[in-house]
Amino acid sequence: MTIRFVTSNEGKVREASEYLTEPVEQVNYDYTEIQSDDLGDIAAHGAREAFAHLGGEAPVLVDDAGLFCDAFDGFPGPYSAYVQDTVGVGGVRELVATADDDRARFRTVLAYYDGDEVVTFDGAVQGRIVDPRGDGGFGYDPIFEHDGQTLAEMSTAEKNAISHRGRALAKFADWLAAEPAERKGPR
Ligand SMILES: O=c1nc[nH]c2c1ncn2[C@H]1C[C@H](O)[C@@H](COP(=O)(O)OP(=O)(O)OP(=O)(O)O)O1
Repeated sequence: MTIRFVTSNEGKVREASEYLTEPVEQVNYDYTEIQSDDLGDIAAHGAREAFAHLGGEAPVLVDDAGLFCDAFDGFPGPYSAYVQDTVGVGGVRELVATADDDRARFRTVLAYYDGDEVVTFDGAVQGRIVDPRGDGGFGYDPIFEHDGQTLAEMSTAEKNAISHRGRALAKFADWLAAEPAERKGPR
């Protein structure tokens, strides 16, 4: 069955479409992002609300992601979209350059809901905040370096192989492939 990926972010859809065998359709619906430190809570709440609002039978998928900088105890974390829109990716790079710790981690939680129960899948990748390099990807990809390459210097497949979203998609794909009776959540 087609999975309705509820997001305004085409980059997320590109990565999910490349990973999953099921067809993925992008649906633009601005679900409420609840205020929480927990990406899983935000994504699960969004998936329930989107499914109820959109109607129909097809399952929905919501992805809530964030960049967590060690120097600032995880900032911007769940507020990464707001921070990208305000201080910008360059602003985050400058901010981290003022600290003596450039380590960061990208995290994402996928929430899948088919009207039965919400199931969540998380993924994380470790990296460093660097001066921007590369034209691929989206968002913070140019300033997030993993193993010597920024995420923006990688192809979609290369990014999926190591990224937060790729790891979450791998868990999700395994779960989807399992017999429904064996499915259990959350992950
Ligand atoms: O793989 C990624 N590589 C680089 N940057 C990324 C990635 N994944 C999310 N991002 C950015 C986009 C946004 O600034 C924030 C997450 O915000 P987040 O609310 O999850 O996404 P969003 O507002 O772009 O789209 P939507 O909520 O419609 O799915 O981190």
